[in-house]
Amino acid sequence: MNQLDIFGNTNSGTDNPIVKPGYNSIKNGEFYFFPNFFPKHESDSFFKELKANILWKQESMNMYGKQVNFPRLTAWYGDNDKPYKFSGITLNPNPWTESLLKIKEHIEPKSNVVYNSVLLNLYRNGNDSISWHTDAEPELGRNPVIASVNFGETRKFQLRHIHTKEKLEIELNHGSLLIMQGELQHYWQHQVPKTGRNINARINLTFRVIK
Ligand SMILES: O=C(O)CCC(=O)C(=O)O
Ligand SMILES: [Fe+2]
Repeated sequence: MNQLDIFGNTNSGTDNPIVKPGYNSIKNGEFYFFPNFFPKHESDSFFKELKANILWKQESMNMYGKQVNFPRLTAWYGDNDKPYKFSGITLNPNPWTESLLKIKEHIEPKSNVVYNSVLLNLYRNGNDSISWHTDAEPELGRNPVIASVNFGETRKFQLRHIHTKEKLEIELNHGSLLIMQGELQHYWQHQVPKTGRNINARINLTFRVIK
């Protein structure tokens, strides 16, 4: 279906090869997708706990001389010696919480990586979003492994190849885990588009290794 949402975004051209649970190899990248990684009762309690206790912040960026709010709330946690720069702002991490460490320890064996930081996004409703970008900041190094954990409302996660413009879409549901690796961040942008649907909040956590 080619459907325009109220912001004029279209799904047309979403050339959606089947995203199967487990390992997926695509042109210039690879990822693992586990739709039901956390059981429902655990996901429910993580969602509640994180929404209430994470130090959510409204960050903004300077665009053509004006401060513009990001269309979502964000928070940064991790080892204390790893500041992180993105979109012109520098984030100093808050110390790990018990829940974040629990999630981190749960996902690490799946990724074979020890993460030292996590960026959290709170999408309060369908009007919150993140637009096309890569997670290829210099401090992430070459071929970063990034683990994305999702609680709350299901949102569409779209990938777009920077050269061929091929698109791929993954529905990131409550309790799902997506591990992106290989060259993916160097060849594919991603976004979570706005939606006109009347939906609840979603929390996304991306665990990263800052060099
Ligand atoms: O919310 C998501 O699924 C993606 C978040 C993201 O791309 C980011 O924080 O860099
Ligand atoms: Fe990202």
